Amino acid sequence: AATQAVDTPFAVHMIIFAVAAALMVVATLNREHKLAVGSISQDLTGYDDDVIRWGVIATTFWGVVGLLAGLLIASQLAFPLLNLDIEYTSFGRLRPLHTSAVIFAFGGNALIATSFYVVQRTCRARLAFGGLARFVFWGYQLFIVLAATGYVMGVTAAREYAEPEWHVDIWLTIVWVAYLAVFVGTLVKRREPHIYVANWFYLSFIITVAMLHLVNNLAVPVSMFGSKSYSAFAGVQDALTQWWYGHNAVGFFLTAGFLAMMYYFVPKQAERPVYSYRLSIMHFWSLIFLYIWAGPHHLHYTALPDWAGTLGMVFSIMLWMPSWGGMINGLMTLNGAWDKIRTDPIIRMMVMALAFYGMSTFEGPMMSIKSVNSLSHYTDWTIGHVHSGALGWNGMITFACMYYLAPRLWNRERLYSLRLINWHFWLATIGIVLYTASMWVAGITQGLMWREYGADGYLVNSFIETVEALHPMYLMRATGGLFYLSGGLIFAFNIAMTIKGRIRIEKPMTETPYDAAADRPLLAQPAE
Ligand code: HEM
Ligand code: HEM
Ligand SMILES: [Cu+2]
Repeated sequence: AATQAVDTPFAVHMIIFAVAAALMVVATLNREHKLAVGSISQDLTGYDDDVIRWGVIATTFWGVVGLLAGLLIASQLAFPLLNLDIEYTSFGRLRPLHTSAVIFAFGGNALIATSFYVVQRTCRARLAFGGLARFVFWGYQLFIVLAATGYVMGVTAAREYAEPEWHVDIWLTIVWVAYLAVFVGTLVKRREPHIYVANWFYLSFIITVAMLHLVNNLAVPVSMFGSKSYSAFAGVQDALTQWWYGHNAVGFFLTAGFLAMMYYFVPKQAERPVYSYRLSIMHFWSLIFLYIWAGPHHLHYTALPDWAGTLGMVFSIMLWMPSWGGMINGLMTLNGAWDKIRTDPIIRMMVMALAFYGMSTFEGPMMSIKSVNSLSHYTDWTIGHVHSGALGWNGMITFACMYYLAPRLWNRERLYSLRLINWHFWLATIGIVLYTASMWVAGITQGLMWREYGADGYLVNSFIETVEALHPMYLMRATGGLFYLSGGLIFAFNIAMTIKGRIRIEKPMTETPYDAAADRPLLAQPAE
């Protein structure tokens, strides 16, 4: 295919495919050999955790890459000079690199790794189709590399969060079907009769993403040996398909999958059962039923029929209930263990994640109301909303789960350092506050300036004046990104040291004795 290619990016991609295939042959032969001579030792746990260990490393690695890309594009918006006047480093190409790196590479690897961990533990079964699970992991990394190199070379299907072209989409479809097979296969051979609710969320995430991916990417390639294709839909139908996809990518990739993480890891870390199992089931069915209808809220005030926008708005507002039901279920799991927020930095991170989940799912329904959206749409308010969900909810819960997994997967006594988690927590929190606060101000400034009319009936501000007004806010956002990235680097260091088996000598964070008397000095000490 590389020799027949009609464009260079397609040729590059086919060469990457060929190299990956060659590596896979070598790795497979190597593994067969090791299996034959018996030099591969079984996990002591009886579970198949290789892929999960790789997943933790991949999540950490892509997390740092994605945050770096975020900081870079944030800096480009503040200082356009940083585009360097080179096509490969321009904002337009690096933006999808950022969004895909954080959502699909960082978030996706976290979802795959945790789902394989959780499904084995809750089903008391070894992962089904071990070889296929390894294919899922490496195939998914290949997808990421193909997507990223494609963006930089200017290949795009021009669909947000689904920018890869048709040949990369087909590859992802194959990987995803394998993922479904491993997950469902493990469920089928479970030795535990009940299917724990986290698995329901994971399963809905895998199935719905498959459906979204297939429909949204229906396209006709211009040539079998070229990267360009045209969407099967046209006009407003195309737009609605895109946002049916985009919205439910948020709903099922960034929400349902991460809720699955919450339902397993929060109770585990808190050493408490889920607050209400009944609520978790109501939460599940109402969330998946409502989410799928809300996509049109991305297309208010466009060529979309008004009734469709109203439908999206109504379902968005209803969505507030299951969202907060889920948040409450997670938070209340700490009932009777609230002191852990003070003593356990992992719990503190989880609580922060849930708080931001609650905030972004309050803000979202509000923004879906047409009159609010007429101010917020197209502005940085949307960007602020995105990152309160992404940094606060997805980021924080992922970090917490990785901190939970690392010592267990590498059989370490504990993490390298709990105090560093505390540093990570505060750096990330300050980063989020700077990010979201600056974007609220930027977004509302923008929205108000755009709609300001003078007495003469003309717009008061030219577009460039609204851009100039945002410069201080863009600086603040980039500073927030720097904070968040610094936390991310500390996270990567902590995980790396844990894998190496190091333990930092430090004052303990857990087991802090609770000194009730110290909390009530006036009662404890007799008056003089
Ligand atoms: C260091 C931290 C981060 C920084 C500085 C950052 C910065 C940015 C910037 C500058 C944009 C483009 C905004 C625009 O076009 O006006 C953006 C978009 C985006 N980022 Fe981030 N980001 C960070 C982390 C993350 C994370 C962790 C996620 C997801 C888990 C994420 C998800 C997104 C998404 C989905 C968009 C597209 C938003 C839209 O189109 O409405 N970002 N980011
Ligand atoms: C009840 C839950 C939610 C509702 C109803 C909701 C609603 C909305 C609305 C109305 C917009 C603005 C559309 C526009 O004006 O263009 C939006 C944008 C967005 N939201 Fe949410 N949101 C919710 C939760 C979340 C969460 C938890 C996340 C992330 C983890 C998230 C990620 C995004 C992204 C990435 C966009 C930007 C899409 C784009 O234009 O590129 N949302 N959401
Ligand atoms: Cu949406």
